[in-house]
Amino acid sequence: MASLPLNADSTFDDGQIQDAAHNAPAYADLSARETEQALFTPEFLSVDVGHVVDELNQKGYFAFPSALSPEAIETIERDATETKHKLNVNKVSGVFSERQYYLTNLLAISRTFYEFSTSPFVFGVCEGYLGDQFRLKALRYYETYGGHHMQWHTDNKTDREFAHIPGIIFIFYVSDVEDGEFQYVEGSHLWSGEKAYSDYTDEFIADNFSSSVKSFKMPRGSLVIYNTYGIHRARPVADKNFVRKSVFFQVDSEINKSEPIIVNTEFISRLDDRISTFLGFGRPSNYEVFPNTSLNSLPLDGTMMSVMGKYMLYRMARTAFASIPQALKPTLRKMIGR
Ligand SMILES: O=C(O)CCC(=O)C(=O)O
Ligand SMILES: [Fe+2]
Repeated sequence: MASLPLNADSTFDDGQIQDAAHNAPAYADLSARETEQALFTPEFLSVDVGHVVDELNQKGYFAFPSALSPEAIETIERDATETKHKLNVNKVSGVFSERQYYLTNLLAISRTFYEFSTSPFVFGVCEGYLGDQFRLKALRYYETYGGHHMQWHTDNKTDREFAHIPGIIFIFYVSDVEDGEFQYVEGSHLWSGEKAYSDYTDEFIADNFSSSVKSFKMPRGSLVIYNTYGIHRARPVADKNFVRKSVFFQVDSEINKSEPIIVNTEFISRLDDRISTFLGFGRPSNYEVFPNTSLNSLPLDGTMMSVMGKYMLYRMARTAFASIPQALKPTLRKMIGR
């Protein structure tokens, strides 16, 4: 089975995928195997972890179309968006950062995402690529809307600066991605570390590396894994109505630094050393959560105007009701059916 660098006109060879090497990760127990059968498509279940690691070493990325099952993607999307437009609800919710929506605490609300991120497949790839010790650094469900511009960059940095920390990132698509797709400069993980910065201009990439840029237009459920040293971006889309939904998580070999990881303890049915290190139990988690938002980064679009409008009407009606003489309230309540 090959990792598929998907340029605009690439087509998938199903036969190639079916012929995948049968070297799936070793399962600690049957339930882990059953969990993976629910998480992944049959084609993806036969992916060879050693092959993924080879691809990460050689090209800097591994990609597989439709890796997560439709049911797993549907559940994660539902978990991640339930509170999207609810303000002041006492539940885990996300933030808007201008032309993006982020829900960082996905491990607090999505058992399916917990199972994926701690699956034998994910741990097998992390161990094969990073060695014995690796830690989850950051994670997010995010939606990107048209008009957002992400410049070419690498992700081998701390929350503030460039750093030499080996790491990999998993991204899977929660919507079909025909535009605004992930792009990666093949092989750039081999030389970007020589430079002490992590951002690159569009001109630099266009002038020097246009033939090495791989574009990953793939359907919902597709997975990309990449070396954080590689130069990449999400291709910008101008159309304001465009939406791309994805999940991202970063794992690296520095186990004493991370964003704070908030997990629902209900999901942790087994707590061995590897899971404990991966989730950062008892370890410093001092990175600032990305992105940094405030009420001012919440766009006042049609949906938010409607949410705010209903809220204002409700509060004004309550205030008006409170000022009515007590004796009239029962009659009024009857009239409005409350
Ligand atoms: O969403 C993408 O395609 C890329 C995301 C990315 O590079 C990042 O969040 O650092
Ligand atoms: Fe990135």
